[in-house]
Amino acid sequence: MSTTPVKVAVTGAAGQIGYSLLFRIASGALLGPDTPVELRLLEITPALKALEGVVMELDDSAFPTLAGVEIGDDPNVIFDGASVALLVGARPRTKGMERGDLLEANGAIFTVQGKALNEHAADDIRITVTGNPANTNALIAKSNAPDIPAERFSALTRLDHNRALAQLAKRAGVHVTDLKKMTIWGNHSATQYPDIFHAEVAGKNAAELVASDAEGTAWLENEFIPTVQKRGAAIIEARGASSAASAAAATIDHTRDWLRGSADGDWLSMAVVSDGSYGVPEGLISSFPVTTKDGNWEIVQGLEINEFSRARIDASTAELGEERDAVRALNLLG
Ligand SMILES: NC(=O)C1=CN([C@@H]2O[C@H](COP(=O)(O)OP(=O)(O)OC[C@H]3O[C@@H](n4cnc5c(N)ncnc54)[C@H](O)[C@@H]3O)[C@@H](O)[C@H]2O)C=CC1
Ligand SMILES: O=C([O-])CC(=O)C(=O)O
Repeated sequence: MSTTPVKVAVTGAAGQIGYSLLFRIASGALLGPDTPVELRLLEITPALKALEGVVMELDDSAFPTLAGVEIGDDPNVIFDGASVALLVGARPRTKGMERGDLLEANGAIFTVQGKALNEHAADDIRITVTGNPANTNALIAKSNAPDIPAERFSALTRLDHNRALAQLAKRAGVHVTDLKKMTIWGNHSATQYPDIFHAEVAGKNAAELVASDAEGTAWLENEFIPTVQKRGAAIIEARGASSAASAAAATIDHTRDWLRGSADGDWLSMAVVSDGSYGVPEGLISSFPVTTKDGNWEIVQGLEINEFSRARIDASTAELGEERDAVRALNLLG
């Protein structure tokens, strides 16, 4: 085992996702079994007592890879020296709140955290935003961290990607490991577009396979796409609380694959800063098909986008543009 622990900061650490995420990071699921990790956990002041309880449980788990835990309510302290920051903590929408109110409440969190990362994070920092609205929160954090390269910021659409894999595997009667090249485009919201036109089922094109069955095209449009888009709401309806363990698992998958690389012949979905690829306006944090290697990502190039996909990608990126304009009007973009 190497000796210097990697500092991993997690915000919203006493929340539901945190309760699942911290134990997986501490057990080596993020950085592997040979890398000691120091957890640096941020919470709001009233949640620190609950967080102390979680730390007691981390202690009681006696994880061989957990080298230390620091907790606090000051991002300037908690982000100090962090190489990975998982920004999970966010203000959820409550009764009577409009979308604009949510953007403003979270804007206050992500401006402060962007600035603190800019000042205190390690030079090799990689940032994953899970807290909603994830894409626009990542944009706010990035805009308030001018010294951190833009490509170090990302937002989570891996849960959507994994949900899409699960739905397609069920339909095709295969295991998720038989699937490759799934893509989520756009925003982590109900406008996102899960695209199977480039996906493969055991080496065969997924869209062609689906269309070969009489009801396949209707399934794609009326079942698959809306099921993936609305899965978050369906979980809330069934569980009485939003996805937590699956969101934690996806946060690990996303960040682990970013650091350690995507599999040969496959790609991942990550929301990253657009360079204008596929007509997505430059500067938006939008989900794309990406390959990753050694902490870097590249948008997969050269995919043919048919009319069906074009309209859906455009709708989701238009929503991202509206969110950007709303937070710009609130002076949250640095
Ligand atoms: N991108 C994705 O795929 C998904 C995103 N989410 C989002 O993740 C976020 C967290 O979800 P849960 O853990 O279920 O929520 P939760 O409400 O259980 O936990 C959030 C925690 O964040 C903390 N927090 C609030 N402001 C903070 C700040 N300024 N600094 C540090 N901590 C702060 C709260 O005290 C709370 O403990 C929500 O925004 C949720 O909508 C949830 C599922 C999937
Ligand atoms: O829908 C929500 O509020 C939580 C979420 O982002 C998801 O489960 O995808």
